[in-house]
Amino acid sequence: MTDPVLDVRGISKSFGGLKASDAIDLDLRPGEIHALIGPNGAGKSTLIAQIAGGLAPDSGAVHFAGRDVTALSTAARARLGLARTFQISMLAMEYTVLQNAMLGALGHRGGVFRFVRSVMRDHDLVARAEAALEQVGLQDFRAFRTAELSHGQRRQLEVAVALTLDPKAFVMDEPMAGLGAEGSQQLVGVLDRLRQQAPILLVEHDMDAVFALADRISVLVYGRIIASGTVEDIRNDPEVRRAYLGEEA
Ligand SMILES: Nc1ncnc2c1ncn2[C@@H]1O[C@H](COP(=O)(O)OP(=O)(O)OP(=O)(O)O)[C@@H](O)[C@H]1O
Repeated sequence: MTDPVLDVRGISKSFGGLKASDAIDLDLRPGEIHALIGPNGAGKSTLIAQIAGGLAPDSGAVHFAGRDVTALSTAARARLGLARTFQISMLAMEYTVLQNAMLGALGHRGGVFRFVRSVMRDHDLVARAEAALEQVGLQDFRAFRTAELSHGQRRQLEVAVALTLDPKAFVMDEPMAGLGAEGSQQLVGVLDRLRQQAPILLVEHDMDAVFALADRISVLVYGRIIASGTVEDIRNDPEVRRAYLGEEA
């Protein structure tokens, strides 16, 4: 089997007496979408924060792209190619779609907007940004102000911004949240194609999207992974049905 791009081993994290992560093992392999689901308060955000670097685990390790990154900052992990999207929108609403993608290609966040004019003359950046827009289906919107985009298109643009940095893996935090049926459907299409470029760890409550996209699903309940498997495995797992899908076993 191919080596995982992201490998979480024995991660534990307590807040006082509460075990928010309880010896969690999780990995992400090339080409896949691995969905992480679980009820509110299960510990998804806590786990993602430890993967992205915002929170240090009490024990356990995170390996990314062949390195132990447990002690590295969020920025250092991002530079290694770990792209985290959707928690906070990074888009500049008054700039065009293309300008936002180009700012992503610059590899900077914030504080660079005054350079936009000179950046616009950089052909390599333009090409990179345009390729990313094409990948998410926004090529015809390049000259639109970002504020004019629908909610769903802004999510697609956030993916494009992340793509300009050539990520090795995505960690996505509820990308479908707040989208209507059409927006969700479009984003599902984008993510479906994206997995070939970089695998995605997808935290998502929208089960239609999860079932449509996931190669594997892991179910987190009270800080523990109670089941991990294919869509079919998870749908038919009695413990999952009881603990998460809200059905009688
Ligand atoms: N900084 C903190 N201090 C104390 N308790 C915390 C802290 N962060 C999270 N918790 C607790 O840890 C548990 C897991 O929370 P977490 O936010 O990771 O769950 P979640 O699965 O992301 O939930 P949701 O789906 O609602 O976002 C909860 O009981 C939460 O109250």
